[in-house]
Amino acid sequence: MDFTKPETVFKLENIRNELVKMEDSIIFQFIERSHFPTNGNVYIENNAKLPLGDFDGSFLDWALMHLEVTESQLRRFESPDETPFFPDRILDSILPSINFPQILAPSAENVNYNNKIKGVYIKEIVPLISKYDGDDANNYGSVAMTDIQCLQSLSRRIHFGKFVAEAKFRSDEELYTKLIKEKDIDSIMEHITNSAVEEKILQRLTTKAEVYGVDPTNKESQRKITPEYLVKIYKEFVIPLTKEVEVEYLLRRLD
Ligand SMILES: O=C(O)C(=O)C[C@]1(C(=O)O)C=C[C@@H](O)C=C1
Repeated sequence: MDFTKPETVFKLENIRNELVKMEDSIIFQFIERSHFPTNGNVYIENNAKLPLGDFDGSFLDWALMHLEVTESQLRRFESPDETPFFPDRILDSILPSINFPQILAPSAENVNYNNKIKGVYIKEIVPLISKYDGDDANNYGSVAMTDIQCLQSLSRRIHFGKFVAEAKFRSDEELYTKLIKEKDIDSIMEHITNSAVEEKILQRLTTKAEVYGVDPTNKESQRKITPEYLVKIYKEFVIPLTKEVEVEYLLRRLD
């Protein structure tokens, strides 16, 4: 898949292959996060234990915002598959623009689920993947950095729903145009859903977690990520959020 060649992007098969590759990044980033406790202090906004001058937010927000400012100057958010958590704070790139062809509808950049993704990650995912529920002040920086890796991978995966939705729209423009004009959210959701594909993803994740989640030379060692939790995270959060992105993108597709 090459964003400078739109014809490679609109093939559902290519998009699904990218989603499969992203599973590995997400699993390995979860494994990195599993070395640390929950460290709730990192997520508390304006936390007296972690003073950040006049910054309004959590330590994680502060680190993520500063990283995004730097990454924006390195052209990260010009790529159509990257969505910033702080769209109001990012800067122009120092590198010359690549001028990607217009692949998605112009309203695509307004579909930004990152606040929701961050909320779900902190509340639902961190407790499942952390080593234990507790605090380790010596690792606040490491935790924030691994959280950022997890969040950026989840964000890319979930916002890939825009490409899936565009491919599906192009495969049956007449049907989707009708449903979009009628704002028939339930029918759009029904048409973008492919339960067999979802089932296959969950089965593959079970196998991957069984293999990647434990030291292969010591099967008795502690599991870093369990199939049960990985499947739960995909089934309850990752896939439903991807579908929400698909529906919202389609609702704005004709704007
Ligand atoms: O592959 C698709 O068709 C998608 O829409 C992506 C996805 C997913 O999140 O993985 C979402 C909805 C479908 O039911 C199946 C899978």
